[in-house]
Amino acid sequence: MKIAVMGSGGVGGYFGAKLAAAGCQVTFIARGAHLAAIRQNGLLVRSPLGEVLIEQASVVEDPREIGSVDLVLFGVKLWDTETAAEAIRPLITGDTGVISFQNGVIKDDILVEMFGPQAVVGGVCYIAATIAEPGVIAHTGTMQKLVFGEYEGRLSERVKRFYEMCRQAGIDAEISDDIRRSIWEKFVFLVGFSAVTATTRCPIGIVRANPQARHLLAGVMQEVVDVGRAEGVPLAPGFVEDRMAFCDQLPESMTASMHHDLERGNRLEVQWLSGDVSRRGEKLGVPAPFNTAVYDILAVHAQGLAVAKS
Ligand SMILES: NC(=O)C1=CN([C@@H]2O[C@H](COP(=O)(O)OP(=O)(O)OC[C@H]3O[C@@H](n4cnc5c(N)ncnc54)[C@H](OP(=O)(O)O)[C@@H]3O)[C@@H](O)[C@H]2O)C=CC1
Ligand SMILES: CC(C)(CO)C(=O)C(=O)O
Repeated sequence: MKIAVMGSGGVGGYFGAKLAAAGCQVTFIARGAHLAAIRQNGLLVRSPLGEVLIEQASVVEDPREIGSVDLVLFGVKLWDTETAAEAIRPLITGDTGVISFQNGVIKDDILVEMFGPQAVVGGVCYIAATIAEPGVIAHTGTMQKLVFGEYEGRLSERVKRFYEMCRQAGIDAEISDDIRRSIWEKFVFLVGFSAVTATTRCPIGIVRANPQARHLLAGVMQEVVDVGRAEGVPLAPGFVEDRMAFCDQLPESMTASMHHDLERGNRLEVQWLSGDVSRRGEKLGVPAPFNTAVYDILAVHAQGLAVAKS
């Protein structure tokens, strides 16, 4: 199976390296200092599960050098979605599948619009990983899970083959027969988790121990559930309580990637997280005041420190 990884950062770099180490034919697409470092030293993953070094990793800046592939793993930040998707167009022919492991629920709408529904396989991931320095991915904790599946629920050959490869690579993988619901399930947790850790600038341990912050977390997640259900996503009864219990067993020091981005002065994905919930709620007549407030609070930081200070 020929795989291209568009966006070789925390997500793409980690999972791409695991697959490459297991013998899959993986080509990374990268840019800037990260590209130069991978070219020079290979791609290194530091993880509590063991270090992985892909020496002489196959890496390109221009996807046209790759030719057509069986699968594109798509892992750029949400603000780069359209330009990165345009860049992978030459890789997509016939039965090529594109799986985005980005956060948010809008990503696949964009990819379907660009490549058609037959190209897009739904996906969602659970991991905490980041580019620690050019050429180096740092994985925190041991969670590293991919969930994916065809939108119509069919068990396709490409999904089966990718699942087998993930298993060989030691990736915790699951095929979903309702990938839209799986994506929304993560969205409920992630929007809540990123909203509270970013607005309070505190890790989950402090948030969940404080009654007011806890109330905020549950309120944000409840609104996501309400909006999802109004869109026809069958989120289970008691899903917020279930996610609160999930948050209660996370490592105390864990925070969301959006909190890391805020601390580093990077751009934020809030527009596609709480911002998206707020907009969808308004359209559907579903109140989402917590998410609207989170979106408004973080708005001054959304374009990164350089813009916030100017
Ligand atoms: N990190 C995590 O633990 C998790 C992240 N996610 C989600 O996954 C997505 C990706 O996040 P993450 O992996 O952290 O992001 P990163 O910023 O770590 O990695 C994205 C990489 O893609 C590169 N890139 C963007 N556009 C292009 C392009 N056109 N050509 C080549 N390279 C490109 C970026 O380069 P540059 O730096 O130059 O912009 C960067 O190196 C996000 O939606 C995030 O919310 C989901 C679960 C966990
Ligand atoms: C919560 C987590 C780490 C789970 O994958 C995540 O997706 C993020 O912070 O962006």
